[in-house]
Amino acid sequence: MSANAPAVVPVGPSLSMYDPIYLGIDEFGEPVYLNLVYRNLLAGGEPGGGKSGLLNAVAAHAALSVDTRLVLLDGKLVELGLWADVADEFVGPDITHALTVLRRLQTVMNNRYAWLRAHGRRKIAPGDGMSVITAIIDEIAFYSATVGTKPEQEEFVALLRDLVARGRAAGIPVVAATQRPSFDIIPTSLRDLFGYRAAFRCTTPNTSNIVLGHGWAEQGYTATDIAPTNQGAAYLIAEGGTPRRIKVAYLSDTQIQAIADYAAWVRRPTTSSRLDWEVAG
Ligand SMILES: Nc1ncnc2c1ncn2[C@@H]1O[C@H](COP(=O)(O)OP(=O)(O)OP(=O)(O)O)[C@@H](O)[C@H]1O
Repeated sequence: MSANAPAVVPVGPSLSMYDPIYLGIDEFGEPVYLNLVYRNLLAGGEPGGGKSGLLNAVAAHAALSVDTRLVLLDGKLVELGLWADVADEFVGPDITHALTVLRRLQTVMNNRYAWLRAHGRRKIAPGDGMSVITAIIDEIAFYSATVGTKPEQEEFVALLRDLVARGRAAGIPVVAATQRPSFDIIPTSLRDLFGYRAAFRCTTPNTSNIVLGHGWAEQGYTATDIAPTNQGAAYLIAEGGTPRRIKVAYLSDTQIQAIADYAAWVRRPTTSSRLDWEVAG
């Protein structure tokens, strides 16, 4: 680069949220990928089973995808906290903040549907000039059943359900985890809106079924057979498919920090974007 070149670091091709997301391997050692953008992903299982590992794998891909904005809700602060600097919004244990952010997402979604309708289209596609907005929530029950008043929790559930139901075509996929896979937290009607579902170790066949879908345990696919020491192992089911045993590729804190730092650098405001802003302002 010459001394007079603009202060924009050329970077190699980055990822896109429209690319398959690498999750880990299956029981045959084959790589497992996920096409998340027009779907949603639900992860459920007992505490310590490795759900956050899965969420971090998706967050890493999203962080490295310059066509993607990240919205993170993390009641524990530490599960997704390392991505806070690359997220447009990072919500901690604050239901008021969570509701404000979900309402904004709903407005963006409604605007995108109005745009789609005006253009005679059914879903956002690459090249439309609209970022994918990846919303990641750890843990659903924290906002829907633990903090806040009953009306606030109900509004959270209603907003989440709307986002999961309508967000996909608008380029707003949702990834959500819960360590309480029960009918009150994940009613069937909500569960079925998630095109991908991952059951980490569960204590009963019933809780495994709540994540994967009714009847899978009876057919031999139950996350109760995952050993407690086999963290990161899960059954992953895709809409219309059969559960597949996977092991999530685990990112250590150091690796996440390195990826998040790189992603923050790639995403930093560049000279040209600063000028655009100055002209616009
Ligand atoms: N894919 C994996 N490979 C190896 N070890 C893993 C994997 N996933 C998780 N672990 C180990 O298990 C621990 C707990 O994992 P994690 O925090 O992801 O569980 P969790 O299901 O999100 O728990 P919680 O419900 O409490 O949030 C990690 O700190 C790590 O040591």
